Amino acid sequence: MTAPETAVELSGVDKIFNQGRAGEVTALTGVDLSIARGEFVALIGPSGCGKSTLLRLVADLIEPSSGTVTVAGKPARRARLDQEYGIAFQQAGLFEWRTVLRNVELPLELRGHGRKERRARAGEMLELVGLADFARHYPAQLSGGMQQRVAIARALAVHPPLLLMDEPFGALDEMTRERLQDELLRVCAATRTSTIFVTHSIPEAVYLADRVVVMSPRPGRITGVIPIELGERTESTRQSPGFFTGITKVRAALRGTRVPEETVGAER
Ligand SMILES: Nc1ncnc2c1ncn2[C@@H]1O[C@H](COP(=O)(O)OP(=O)(O)OP(=O)(O)O)[C@@H](O)[C@H]1O
Repeated sequence: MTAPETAVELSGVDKIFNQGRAGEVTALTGVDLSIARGEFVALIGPSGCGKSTLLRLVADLIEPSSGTVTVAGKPARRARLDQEYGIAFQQAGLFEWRTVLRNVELPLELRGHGRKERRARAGEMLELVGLADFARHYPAQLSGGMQQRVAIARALAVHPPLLLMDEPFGALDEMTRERLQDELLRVCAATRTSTIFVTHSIPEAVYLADRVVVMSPRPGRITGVIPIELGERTESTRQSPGFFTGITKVRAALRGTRVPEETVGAER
């Protein structure tokens, strides 16, 4: 069976917390978003605009109040049961008493994979994020950036078609963050993973994404979608005119200024 070309589809999605009760909050309203297989989408917007809520809906950690969420062509619930996605959040969330290798093995263990296969797959993932030499270490022996890489390796260990990331690099210094951005892009390209990546950083969104989805709060909704066509990211990408144009456009969209239609990076 071939995998569906659409990785994620949100259609007419509203999310109201505490509906009909005190403290009712409309976290999301009228959200339509379609993400293609292998596409990298960054979600950006001010605090409280519903970015995490959107991610949690896709992960089926919460249910929409109305509308539908489809992942890999199936209802979000089915996709969760089939482990169609991996999750990495700001806190790496590693188990301190397990070695790095055994942390990465965990989702495979939960899926019932045999020991030999788990070892091989986890080793391969650690290789991918450049941590093969740290397999026997414990999380406390690693830096914050290394722990994040372990979390990414763990999220990718089941070879999920979709990766959900909520500010995974938020707590890291700028240099580590830029290195991990490159590693993430390399890993996603190598594994053809689709990604939804929540960030507060405009340059990070522009550098990583094929499309930047801009959201605004009260009620949370999508107010702009900016395609980024910077081609393969290299050393010079962060200094390129297209990169700065992208940043300007995302900033304008966040401020609610109208964004010209043409694609970022296409002008030269
Ligand atoms: N479990 C919940 N119960 C009630 N309200 C909630 C719940 N989760 C989120 N909200 C509300 O929904 C809105 C969107 O929250 P969400 O965490 O999705 O925003 P966000 O864009 O991710 O914010 P941040 O950038 O600060 O992480 C906020 O007003 C928040 O208070």
